[in-house]
Amino acid sequence: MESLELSRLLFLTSSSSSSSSSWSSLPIAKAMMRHQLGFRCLLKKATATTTRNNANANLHLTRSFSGNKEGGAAPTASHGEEEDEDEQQDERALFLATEIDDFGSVVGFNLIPESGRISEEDITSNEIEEPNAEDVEEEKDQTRVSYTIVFVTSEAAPFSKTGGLGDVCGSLPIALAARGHRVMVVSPMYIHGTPQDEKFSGAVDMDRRIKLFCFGGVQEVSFFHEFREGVDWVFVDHLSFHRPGTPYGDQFGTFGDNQFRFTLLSHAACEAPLVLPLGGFTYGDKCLFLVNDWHASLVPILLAAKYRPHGVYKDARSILVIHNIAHQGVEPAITYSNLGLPPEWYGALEWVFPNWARMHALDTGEAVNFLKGAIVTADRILTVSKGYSWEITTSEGGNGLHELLSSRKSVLGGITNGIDETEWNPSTDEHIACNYSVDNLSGKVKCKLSLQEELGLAVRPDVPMIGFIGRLDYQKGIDLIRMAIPEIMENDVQFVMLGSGNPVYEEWMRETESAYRDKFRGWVGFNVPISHKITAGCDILLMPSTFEPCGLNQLYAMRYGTIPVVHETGGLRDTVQNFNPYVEGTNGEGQGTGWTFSPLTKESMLVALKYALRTYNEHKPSWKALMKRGMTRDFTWVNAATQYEQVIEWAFMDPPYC
Ligand SMILES: Nc1ncnc2c1ncn2[C@@H]1O[C@H](COP(=O)(O)OP(=O)(O)O[C@H]2O[C@H](CO)[C@@H](O)[C@H](O)[C@H]2O)[C@@H](O)[C@H]1O
Repeated sequence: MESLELSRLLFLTSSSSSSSSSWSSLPIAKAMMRHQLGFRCLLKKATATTTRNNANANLHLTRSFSGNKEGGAAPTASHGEEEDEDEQQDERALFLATEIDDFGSVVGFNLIPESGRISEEDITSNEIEEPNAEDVEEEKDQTRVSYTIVFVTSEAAPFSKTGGLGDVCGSLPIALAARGHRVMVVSPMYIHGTPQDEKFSGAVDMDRRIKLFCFGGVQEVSFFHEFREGVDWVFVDHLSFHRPGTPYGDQFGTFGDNQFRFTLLSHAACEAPLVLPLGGFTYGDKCLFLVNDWHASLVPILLAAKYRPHGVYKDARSILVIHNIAHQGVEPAITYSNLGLPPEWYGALEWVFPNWARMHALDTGEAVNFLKGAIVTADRILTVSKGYSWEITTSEGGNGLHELLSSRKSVLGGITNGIDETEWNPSTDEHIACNYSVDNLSGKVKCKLSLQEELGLAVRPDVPMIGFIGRLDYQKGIDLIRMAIPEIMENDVQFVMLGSGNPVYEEWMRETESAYRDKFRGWVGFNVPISHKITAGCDILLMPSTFEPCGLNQLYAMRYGTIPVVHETGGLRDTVQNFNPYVEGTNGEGQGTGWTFSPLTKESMLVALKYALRTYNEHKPSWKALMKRGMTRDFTWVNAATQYEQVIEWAFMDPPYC
């Protein structure tokens, strides 16, 4: 374990120069540090009504941190006593203003208003504030703390992508790097034997082979590296990542050794910051691991069980980001011994299925659950929208993990994904027939005509065109579309679906195309250029997802002036505002960016579609206003990155969770 030894030295060096661990246990000191580090977001904005109490508290903070050097002139003898009294009061105020979780850790801090009353808003400081654009701009001018961040993910676009996880892990790291952080993304180097492999051609072999101890033997992995857009993209190379198919499976189904492959990824990701001299220097062990979904979920457990007992990664923190709780990485309990974890940590991953979920009378239901392991060990937990972060604490949305997640509510939050506005921009998009923008929408209809032509449908600018893009999976609500298709086809519409996944749904798409040759097209496959063409060419994007942690296609659609019709769930509810034509003062243009429906039934979906079609056909000005409102919504990653920074700051305020 040479890397462990090496990093121990690194740790000793870094810890000797930092005293944070010794004082970070003091609540007030931590609250002050948060202030010192520029945690403006946690402090109420000073207003004209700022009280003397607040002013004193601020003064107090400045003095305590900066000593007498700057901005902290020593109190003069003339009002020394009065100041002392004030300071005591301020200190009490700070104690009261400090929000402490069940474990005694500071999770929030707010200056108390003059009245001494703490409002409801004040005490829910775990809520991540959505910054407004002005604040983000203003903050650029201020000095920010920069972090060392290591993303661990099974996919990162453009190198690998099967869905939204790839999009997020391809964009968020760049947004964080642009804000001054040192960012590395660790993901597998998938070689499928297709032209897609070219995507890794810019990555160079770092000539660093390391040995990992798991699955009853020694596994050797190597690392490839590419520095692009301010981010260190690190690819873990191992033979098990070289095979035809997708990152997770092929035409025969999911790969049987995924637990092995992603265990390797997690082990390798823990070593990467210690052993890879990227740009001449290793990342070191004071970093923030941002682990995505179950594939990377071993990382927080490895930090606690394998590294910290040896003094490594004592100053590291981890944040689990749940993109989809339906996939948890559950395998038979017997596989625990393969994971390279000490036996005494079994409890962290232990998972027992309820009786009804067991296969037969002798089935004890015992399993290991990777995602559960991260939920009980990560320092913070995030999901990709606020709505979904609440849903997963309910028995309906938690897929069996709701109680555990509820028990960690104080560190659970949601940050809505952004979109890559370089890739998804109708005014520059190279995949679409004609570029357009909110100021000149004329190109959109040309995109529609070109799409109709390409699909062999009647070329008609007036007919409303409905689109669907997504994995063909239960999650995406394909069953609802299947049930509703005869009724939808009774309208004068065209409908195009792009997706791949469940062969049953793929077959249904082919059959539906044969049945409605003049109106319906089902494109089976994964094709990014076509997804852009559909997003630009359609008028309506249908997303009847049964659940949706965030959803990206509705965001892309709005950016392209395509109106989303969505099931009111998770991130869809958070991002699509239901159209209301009756709002006063809007000149009949109404308010909202699409249609949301609930409950999840064929009938309510058809009602929402009916409203959308009627508005398209009969109320052109309202439709245009809907398009423009969607196109001007701010879905940039800057907003999300700012909120991630806030959570990272919080993670470092507390000692490691375990
Ligand atoms: N056949 C196809 N051809 C081309 N492109 C295709 C495609 N099928 C899907 N895509 C693309 O894959 C991405 C899918 O992203 P989503 O967020 O909608 O779903 P997904 O369920 O994969 O992600 C999970 O993670 C993301 C990220 O956090 C969450 O937004 C989401 O709710 C959660 O379920 C989009 O970029 C889409 O265009």
